[in-house]
Amino acid sequence: MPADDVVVEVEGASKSFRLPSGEHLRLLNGVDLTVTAGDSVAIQGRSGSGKSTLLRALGLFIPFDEGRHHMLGVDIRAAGDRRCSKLRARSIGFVFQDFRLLPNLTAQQNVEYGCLLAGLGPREGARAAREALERVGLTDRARSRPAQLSGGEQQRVSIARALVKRPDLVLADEPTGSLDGETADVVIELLLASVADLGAALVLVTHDDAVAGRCGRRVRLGGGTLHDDEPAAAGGG
Ligand SMILES: Nc1ncnc2c1ncn2[C@@H]1O[C@H](COP(=O)(O)OP(=O)(O)OP(=O)(O)O)[C@@H](O)[C@H]1O
Repeated sequence: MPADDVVVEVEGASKSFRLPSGEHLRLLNGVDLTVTAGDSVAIQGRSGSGKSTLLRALGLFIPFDEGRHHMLGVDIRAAGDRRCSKLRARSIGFVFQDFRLLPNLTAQQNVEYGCLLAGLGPREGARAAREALERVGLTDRARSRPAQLSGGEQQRVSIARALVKRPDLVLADEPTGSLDGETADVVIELLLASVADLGAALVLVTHDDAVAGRCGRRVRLGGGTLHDDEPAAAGGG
């Protein structure tokens, strides 16, 4: 029986793709992952190991082929598309390496758009968006468009957009991948603190050991499965 605060539970999950050659690529093969409220989990692994694919499955964009997948008590593999879309819109926030802000909208409007997707009304959405921008320290840039903001500021807007609906799960794919080291530090601290304030769970993919080291747990995807990351031995060897 899972504990009440389990957000995601994946057991023995697999995912294959058919390549243009007709061959099957079994990318995920027996993935086990339990994430509870308040967890922050960094997923690392070689390029092509399937990290983004795993994140897309956790984000309910693609289904696992086999195994158990529950989110907030919902059996995802048995749930229909509508239920999954609703769960995604209400309960999952996304942060991407390339920010994915709408270029013609201001920072405030981009965050309001996050509210609209989650089903908040316009007034409630506008208020929630103002508060979310304040939490990421961008009240004074609310009327700026993405092109008028630095990379770090754009990522802070995208964090506000992801968190404005108070999701249970935040998924971040290389959230600092487009930022310089100092900006990356500020952004990852903000992301971790914002998710912790909400009591949500964070799963992030990163190539950056420093970013992974700030998360509560590090796992490595290799050979289709997740392994707990071994801390590097002092002095090497
Ligand atoms: N829909 C698809 N059809 C066929 N192959 C796919 C599909 N989606 C992903 N793949 C393949 O799966 C492999 C893993 O991709 P994925 O993006 O998950 O890896 P990754 O670990 O996130 O890599 P990186 O660190 O380079 O971003 C790649 O070889 C990719 O081409």
